[in-house]
Amino acid sequence: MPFAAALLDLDGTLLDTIPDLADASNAMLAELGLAGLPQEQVATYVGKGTPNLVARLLQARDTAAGRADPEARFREALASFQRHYHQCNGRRAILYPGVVEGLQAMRAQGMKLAIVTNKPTEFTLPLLRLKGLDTYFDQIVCGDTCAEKKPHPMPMLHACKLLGVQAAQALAIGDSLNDAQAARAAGVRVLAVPYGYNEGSSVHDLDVDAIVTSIEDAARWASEH
Ligand SMILES: O=C(O)COP(=O)(O)O
Ligand SMILES: [Mg+2]
Repeated sequence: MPFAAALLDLDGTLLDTIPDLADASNAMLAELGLAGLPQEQVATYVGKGTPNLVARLLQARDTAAGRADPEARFREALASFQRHYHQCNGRRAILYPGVVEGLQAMRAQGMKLAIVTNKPTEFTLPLLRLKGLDTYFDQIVCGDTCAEKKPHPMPMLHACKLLGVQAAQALAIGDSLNDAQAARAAGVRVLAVPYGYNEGSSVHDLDVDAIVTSIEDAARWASEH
């Protein structure tokens, strides 16, 4: 039976968002009086959502022992990151090659399309609009849509329900262990792209059905399975 739907990850799969995420990260660190981090290091902290990214940035830089109120420090850092990311979100982000072709091909194959991202809604919707991707998707599930984020299966299952398809008829496409684990736990088949951010690990170690070179290649794989 052909796939009825594709569940697409956003950061590291459709868009290279690291330049903007690194700019916002370093603006936040500077505001807190902390040294910046190279883009490649920030990339290894992306994948489990914005609060997790901020917590890892603080862990890397905010070593002041015995800080009186670490919770207040975290809230300050998160608010600063959010303010800066709203300013630079989409400014330097670029579409990976084959994304538009792949989305068009999947639509032409009759597949429904959903975004399943850990990025919060407040950043996801303007980013999709800015990059001209908003018209391709029937549903958008963000990091704050469900009670749990990927690697929990809940966002994948929620997307299937919104699309009106069974998990077994859906195909997830992502760049990280968060996508692979969420899909496996949801009973959704899953492809990985090798060009994204897998928290610093190789995609070749992921439990996925195949590694594809692009979204266009994923559309081809879907039409053949
Ligand atoms: O916001 C993140 O941490 C990652 O987002 P993604 O799920 O689209 O890769
Ligand atoms: Mg990703």
